[in-house]
Amino acid sequence: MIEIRGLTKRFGPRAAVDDLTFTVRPGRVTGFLGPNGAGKTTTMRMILGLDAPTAGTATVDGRRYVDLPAPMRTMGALLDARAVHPSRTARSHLRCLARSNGLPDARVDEVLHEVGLTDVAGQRAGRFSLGMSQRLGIAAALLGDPAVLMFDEPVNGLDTEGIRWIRGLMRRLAAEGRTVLVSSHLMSEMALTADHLVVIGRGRLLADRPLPDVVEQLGERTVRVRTAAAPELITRLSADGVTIRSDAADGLLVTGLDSEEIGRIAADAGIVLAELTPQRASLEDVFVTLTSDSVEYAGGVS
Ligand SMILES: Nc1ncnc2c1ncn2[C@@H]1O[C@H](COP(=O)(O)OP(=O)(O)OP(=O)(O)O)[C@@H](O)[C@H]1O
Repeated sequence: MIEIRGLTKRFGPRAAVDDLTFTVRPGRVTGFLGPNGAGKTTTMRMILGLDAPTAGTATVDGRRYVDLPAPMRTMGALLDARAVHPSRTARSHLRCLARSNGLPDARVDEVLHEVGLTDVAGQRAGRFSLGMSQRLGIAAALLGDPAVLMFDEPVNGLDTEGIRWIRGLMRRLAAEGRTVLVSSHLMSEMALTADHLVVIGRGRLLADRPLPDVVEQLGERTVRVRTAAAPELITRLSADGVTIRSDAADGLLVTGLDSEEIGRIAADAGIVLAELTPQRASLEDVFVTLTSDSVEYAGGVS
């Protein structure tokens, strides 16, 4: 379990992470989402003790990472896949890590196999593609067989097969009962991988809830209605908190009333409806709505 309490990091006058509080629980994939510059990497660096918080705490299984007696056995992390000595082979890189953490050499071949790098284990890491480097970074994170795992944008640089593999790995690690925190700036990616979402913008917490609830509770609920008596229906539906727009195909998009209420109002007025369809906001729509005030640079969200 990872517990973040009032975590704050200032760089000069600016808060990169601003009073964040959330808990990452075992047995599920928690997506850590935010636009570029939202503070995800800074938060993860503080969890690992690489940056000191200005205020607040980040603990892993109740202790600060730096106070863990066997850190790699408790928590594995992938932050910067390129942070490997370029002239070391993949195997020697992992062996060094294993030895300095009191882990058996046999684990090295196991994790190389697990991430699909066995055939290139003798090659220099400096020659690896970004995708191969990501796999090596993940192998390092898995080395101590930790119950807590944290990955910063792990699908960056991976091809379609690699992305699918990462998704499967995250799901499996969570199914084994581990705590999995994975960051991304892509809602579409998280929609396929995460069970739970922690969304931040400009360092602040915007949402912390199960993935389906994010759409259910935050998605603007719109109902599409078509009728030959549109002007009359608009008059009947108009009320405080109700918005009605026309769409390109002769329909009306109504927010603020659910389909049952609209159907009842239309029936009471004797208005025949040709269509009455609840519209689901996509996860991407919800993400844009959530973070629209907190995007650091306009156009920076992809
Ligand atoms: N060492 C530093 N010195 C000054 N500012 C920093 C430093 N590290 C991060 N920042 C700033 O803190 C903010 C948050 O950055 P961070 O890298 O944590 O965001 P992020 O959500 O991980 O974004 P990205 O997806 O682009 O990596 C940004 O405005 C960034 O410029």
